[in-house]
Amino acid sequence: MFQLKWLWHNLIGDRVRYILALCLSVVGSSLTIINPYIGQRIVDTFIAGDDAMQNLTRERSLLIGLCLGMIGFSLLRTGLSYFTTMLYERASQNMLYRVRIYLYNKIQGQDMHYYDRNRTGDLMTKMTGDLEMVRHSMAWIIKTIIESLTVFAAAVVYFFFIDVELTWWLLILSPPIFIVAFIFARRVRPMYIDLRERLSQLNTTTQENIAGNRVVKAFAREEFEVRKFTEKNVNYAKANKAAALVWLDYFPYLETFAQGFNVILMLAGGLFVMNGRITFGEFSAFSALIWGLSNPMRNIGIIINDIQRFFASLTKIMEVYYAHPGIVNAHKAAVKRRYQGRIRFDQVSFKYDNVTVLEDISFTVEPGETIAIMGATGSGKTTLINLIPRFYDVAKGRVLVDGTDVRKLELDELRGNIGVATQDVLLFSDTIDGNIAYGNPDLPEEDVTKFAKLAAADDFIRKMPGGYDTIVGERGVGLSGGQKQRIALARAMAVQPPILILDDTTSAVDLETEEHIQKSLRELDYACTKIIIAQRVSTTAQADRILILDNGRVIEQGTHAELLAKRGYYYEVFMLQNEGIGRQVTAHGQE
Ligand SMILES: Nc1ncnc2c1ncn2[C@@H]1O[C@H](COP(=O)(O)OP(=O)(O)OP(=O)(O)O)[C@@H](O)[C@H]1O
Repeated sequence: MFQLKWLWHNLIGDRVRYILALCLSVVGSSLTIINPYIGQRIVDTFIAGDDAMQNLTRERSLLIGLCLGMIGFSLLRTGLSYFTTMLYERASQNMLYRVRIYLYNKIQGQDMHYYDRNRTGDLMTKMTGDLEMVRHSMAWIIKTIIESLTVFAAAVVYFFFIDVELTWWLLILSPPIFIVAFIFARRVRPMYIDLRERLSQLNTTTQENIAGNRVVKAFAREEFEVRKFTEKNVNYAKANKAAALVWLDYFPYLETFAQGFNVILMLAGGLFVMNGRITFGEFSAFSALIWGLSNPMRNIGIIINDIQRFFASLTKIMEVYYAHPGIVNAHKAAVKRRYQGRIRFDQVSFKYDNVTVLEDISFTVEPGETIAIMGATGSGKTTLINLIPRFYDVAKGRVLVDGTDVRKLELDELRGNIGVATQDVLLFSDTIDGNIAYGNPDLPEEDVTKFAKLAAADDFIRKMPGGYDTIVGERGVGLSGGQKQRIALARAMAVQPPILILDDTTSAVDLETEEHIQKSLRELDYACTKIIIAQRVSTTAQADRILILDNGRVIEQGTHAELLAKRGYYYEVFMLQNEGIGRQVTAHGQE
């Protein structure tokens, strides 16, 4: 089976340990027949046999030896069990550790399409609950199965040695038990797949709620969120109960069959003792070992439940394990070249699934030039800039950097040449210093300060209690929108890339601060091509060229003066922002 092959593959490095654990499980479980055997000897020789009384006096040393043997084997089994459990734990923990790192790298290496399709809560479930379920199965469920089967087999073999007919009478119960267990397994499997899905929904809801707690509070939607969560929680609990209740449908049959072992032993075994076919000692051995037949039958439901969970989790993990990103870093560039920064879009079209978002875009940016992109919301500005670092691949046409199609460049080299400040600013829970130096960890402290100054962030950082060592909360909690934008800008500039992409990075800062930032960008002390998405004419005015996007197409292109002269979209925006185009606001606040 493919899943088992996968497990075997990932046990590499611990295979010997795991196989040893399996072997010791078999040995340890086989030893369970020793004590019943010793018990049988004691009963037949010293308690119920014809010469029992004489033997008690004559063979005292044998009795002591047998008793000590019993104690010795019990200790041996306990010691073996301890050692075996350690081996299972170590092998499964090591495997978990390796697979977790592999999956983490795999998730890191996925392209944007993957993140568009996969929910964070679901990925978190895979990285935590599902992995732990698989580990638990390797360390516990497989162990339980092996031990149950071995005890069952050892008991049956031992019983056959004592009396074949009585053993067959007992085994008559096994086929119906297996049939019931098989029907149960088939019924419960889809329920566990569904259960796993509901757990993922519950985690997704929790994660979204925590991440978006400020929005929830701002809209006073706590009750709604609690209801939403309760609904998912109820769904999960219902699915859990439903799966557990299915077991109850089958449990009476299995328990009855399991009890049947004792009844048959009492009836047939008792009869056989009375007619002298088996001895008291042999009967006591049957009694002492009958649990070896009935317990696996009793546990079969729990084992099947756990196996179904195990396969449901394993399948989810394997989805991540075998997910192949469309955009890959084929081989890491040994020497990372510094690009000149020439960018060309050559008849580029782009689609999200089947929806065309960019169409026939062509323009060129020369090294060192600044190009501004403006357009209505949803016109495709962010999508356009996402094609340069190859966050997505074009549907048609080519994006070229320094004359080479980005699909032919080494991804790590390409991205290493681009500094991006995204529209949705995300800062890590780290110091401000650590956040600014994120893309360039070797950045000297004075340079961190230099870039913070260029991004007009130095003043407010110094006023913070810990200055540059202030820890900002998750996603930059504790900073204003404009402050976060300025740190993100400093972080992008600090890479000193030949291509700098700024997606609406100054939208939340005041005009005076923005003027300072514009000046800094113009005076950067390294050669740099800048692509700036902006809505303010004050930002775009100084650009070498401005592109106006509308519905995924470039509808205007030129300098500030050229576009004003055209009297199109740009002119209208300019008038709106500068003149108010003569709109009158009445005393009631209406136009
Ligand atoms: N990951 C995605 N999957 C599917 N559609 C998307 C995705 N991202 C954006 N879109 C769609 O693509 C279109 C362009 O989005 P884009 O973010 O590029 O616009 P934008 O001009 O940057 O907008 P804004 O100024 O509001 O940031 C929009 O219609 C949007 O709904």
